[in-house]
Amino acid sequence: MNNIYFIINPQAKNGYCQKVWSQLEKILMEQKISYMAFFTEYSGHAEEISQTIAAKAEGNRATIIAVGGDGTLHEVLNGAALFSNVQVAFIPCGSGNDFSRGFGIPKKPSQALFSLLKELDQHNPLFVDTGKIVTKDNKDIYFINNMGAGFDALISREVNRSRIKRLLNRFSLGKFVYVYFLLKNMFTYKPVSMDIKIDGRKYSFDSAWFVTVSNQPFYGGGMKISPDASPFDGLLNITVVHDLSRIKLLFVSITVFWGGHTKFKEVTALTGRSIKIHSSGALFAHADGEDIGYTPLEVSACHKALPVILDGNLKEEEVNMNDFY
Ligand SMILES: Nc1ncnc2c1ncn2[C@@H]1O[C@H](COP(=O)(O)OP(=O)(O)OP(=O)(O)O)[C@@H](O)[C@H]1O
Repeated sequence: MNNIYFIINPQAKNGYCQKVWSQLEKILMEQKISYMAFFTEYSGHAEEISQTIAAKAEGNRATIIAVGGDGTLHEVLNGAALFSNVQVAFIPCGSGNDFSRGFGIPKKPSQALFSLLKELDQHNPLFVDTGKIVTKDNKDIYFINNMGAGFDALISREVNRSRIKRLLNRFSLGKFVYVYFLLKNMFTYKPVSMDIKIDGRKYSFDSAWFVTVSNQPFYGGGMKISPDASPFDGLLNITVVHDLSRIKLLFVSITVFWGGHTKFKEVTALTGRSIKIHSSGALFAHADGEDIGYTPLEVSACHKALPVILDGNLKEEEVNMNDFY
């Protein structure tokens, strides 16, 4: 028995997701699909709902479909991460949607639903890697796209709290909100020294702007921060941006949209399975764009830990080819 549950964030992309759900409901009725739908009412609610569904399934197979942005999927993942009977899926209705870019999910929610229903019928889920963060207070947080600490986390924190995001979303320009906050903060942010231990080997940076740990290439609404990252290889891809003047940071930031930043000597790209991040002062940190507190943090790769309903024909090497999403 495979029970289907939708968890919908009606507020994603300024309420666009609520409208999308009305269209999806019609498709589900036409296709005579039986399901249950839950709407989130506050931040963190999707995680609670997902955990309750997973626990109540009592070992029976359950499919939890996140309908919203990357933040909703992040919460669904964190609620279900410890339940091996649960597979997850995603219908993108957020402002950034980096997960759907990196995993070849159709951009249009109705198409994503049709493709999902077909896959549910015809294929088994694909097992993808996730990342696990252990915070200073010993809390486990999972991510599917990426995590980061430093300047990028400050930006995602401000984006999450901003009204400008809502305004830009209204004109379908939501992804430019990151550019706005990058410009706003780049002249005042103070880079710090950072020690990063990767699989036992220590790397020190005197003046680091940020570190990002990626499971797939895209971040921040389509920037190709880690062009070589694959969610199937058991490795996490670490990008450290360091020793850059403010003006050069701006220049390098532009090149992130096509992955050109990796050619700069101030951008260090590494891979590993176990990563410890220490900084000279506590830095803001995010996971999948959601605030998670501060450094120090420990991060590890969980190889093929999460069953996800994806295009069964998706080739592992194709996940970062979705350039013109
Ligand atoms: N009913 C709600 N009211 C307010 N906030 C909510 C509600 N439900 C969920 N949230 C929070 O909204 C935040 C953003 O959600 P989500 O990421 O799904 O959408 P988005 O920001 O539009 O998309 P993206 O992350 O792709 O840019 C999350 O932190 C989530 O916890």
